[in-house]
Amino acid sequence: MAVIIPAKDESRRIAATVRSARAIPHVDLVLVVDDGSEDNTQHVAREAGAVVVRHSHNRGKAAAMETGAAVVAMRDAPDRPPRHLLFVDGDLADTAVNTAPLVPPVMDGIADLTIALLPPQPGAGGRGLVVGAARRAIASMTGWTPTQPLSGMRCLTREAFEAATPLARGWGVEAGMTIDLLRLGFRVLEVPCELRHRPSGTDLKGQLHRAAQYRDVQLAVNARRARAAASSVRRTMSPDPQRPGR
Ligand SMILES: O=c1ccn([C@@H]2O[C@H](COP(=O)(O)OP(=O)(O)O)[C@@H](O)[C@H]2O)c(=O)[nH]1
Ligand SMILES: O=C(O)[C@@H](COP(=O)(O)O)O[C@H]1O[C@H](CO)[C@@H](O)[C@H](O)[C@H]1O
Repeated sequence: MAVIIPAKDESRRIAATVRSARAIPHVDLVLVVDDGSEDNTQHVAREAGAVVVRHSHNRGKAAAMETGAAVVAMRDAPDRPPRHLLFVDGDLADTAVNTAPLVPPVMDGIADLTIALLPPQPGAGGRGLVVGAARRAIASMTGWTPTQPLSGMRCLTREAFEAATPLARGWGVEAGMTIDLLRLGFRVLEVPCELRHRPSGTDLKGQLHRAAQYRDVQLAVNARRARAAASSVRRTMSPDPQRPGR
């Protein structure tokens, strides 16, 4: 099991997050992808015991996740099954170890993707607009209604990760991944985890973050709707000659 931590300017919390992640049972690699930080995230993460790679410029969370998965694949042993991947945000600090309940359902083959359900976060200023839009879009495209559609703490098999790539850009990554995997028949499970992250407040920074989340979720969903429509047109134009009655 590899933990992948996408991190942009997380120098205040990354050491605690890395140390805590290293304590998760079955984890033998903690990889931080420094996504073009302007602070010393990379050095602090390395000192805390992580393997660190770095984007020379900021490319967004989804790109950091793809880089992380590619680096883990390079470090997988050729004669052993590929590691499962556990994505953990860099701001969880000491609570990162509490993503541990995401691991057993994937290791035991009960789920292909597990998603953390977080308790209410003190100081969170969201009004549920982005969360609600993402939830409805996932429900309409898959028939499954997630409780926390934007939750970024996720554990999945290598096979599921490959099926979900290329990932939706930026903050659309979670909604896009859930839609893609469910539509391909992978099994998804939400698991409660006692996590604390740095919530977005009601200040300008928080509202700008939500606006970017909303934009990226809409882009991810629209691309998937377009793809689904195109494949249904293709099916209509070239019906399967083997189908009975034709
Ligand atoms: O361009 C970015 C922005 C964020 N992050 C990382 O992605 C994770 C989730 O970001 P954040 O906590 O700001 O978002 P939230 O989960 O609160 O929506 C954190 O580890 C960030 O450091 C990143 O790698 N690249
Ligand atoms: O920024 C926030 O407060 C929300 C998104 O804004 P809304 O509450 O939908 O207006 O998203 C955050 O909270 C979610 C849980 O409710 C988390 O799943 C998201 O990761 C987090 O960004």
